[in-house]
Amino acid sequence: MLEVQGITQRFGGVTALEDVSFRVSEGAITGIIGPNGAGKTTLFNIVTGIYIPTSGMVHLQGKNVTRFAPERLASLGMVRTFQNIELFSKMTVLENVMVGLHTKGKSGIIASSLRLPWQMAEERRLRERALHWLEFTGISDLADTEAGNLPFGKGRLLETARAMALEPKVILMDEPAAGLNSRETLDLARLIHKIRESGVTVALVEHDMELVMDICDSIVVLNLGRKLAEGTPREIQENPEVISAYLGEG
Ligand SMILES: Nc1ncnc2c1ncn2[C@@H]1O[C@H](COP(=O)(O)OP(=O)(O)OP(=O)(O)O)[C@@H](O)[C@H]1O
Repeated sequence: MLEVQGITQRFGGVTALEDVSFRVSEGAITGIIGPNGAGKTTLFNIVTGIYIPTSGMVHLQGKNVTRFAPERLASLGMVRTFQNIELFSKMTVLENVMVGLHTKGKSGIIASSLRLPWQMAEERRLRERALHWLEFTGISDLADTEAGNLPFGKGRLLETARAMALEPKVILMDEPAAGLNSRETLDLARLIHKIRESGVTVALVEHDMELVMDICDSIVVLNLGRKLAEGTPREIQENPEVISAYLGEG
């Protein structure tokens, strides 16, 4: 589904990634882990079109998407969530999801404010779609709350709802558990399973090792810009090189 081949990324004299290759299989949950500075964020930014790599390629469903911008990747079915949640704080929870849907609908947000009958019908349709994704992520009771007033954990669910509303084939999540308490992390694990069950492939960069080991089918370990290991959670946990990379960290 998603294939990363021989990615190298240099920033001036710093080599953030060196010849990294791996695949994200369709229908799987893939985790990307590694000690601080391993290159996870850089890799994520390359895959999601924020950086163009120094060399190497990214293929999405067989198509070379290496130089594609994030919007173009989204239209091909690849969406992402951010480590620092990016919401419209003055809009309601429902409106935050609807804004994303407007780009998919017939009328733009300005045209729809004219409130012609067909536009109102479309508005209703978008509202229903948006509500569906709030229900999916378990925050429909907060539909009318201003996004800026949401507790952090709910904000993360809203961001996930907004990404899912684009009906992606693959969702990339940047440290989804960062800042969540243990209860919220459990809910997140359930939600990620639910996303996968709905037929969407999931890839995530994550520091929470318990979560990664619990939910991932496959794990890619980066260390000092190189791929150190790739395998099932069990294989990774038993890999001596992985153990020493993590022990060496502190
Ligand atoms: N824009 C940049 N300019 C220069 N160096 C960078 C840039 N971005 C990342 N680096 C360097 O690349 C290396 C990998 O950084 P990256 O942020 O990708 O690691 P990470 O695994 O995401 O780390 P963390 O877990 O701490 O977020 C580091 O040595 C970092 O200093």
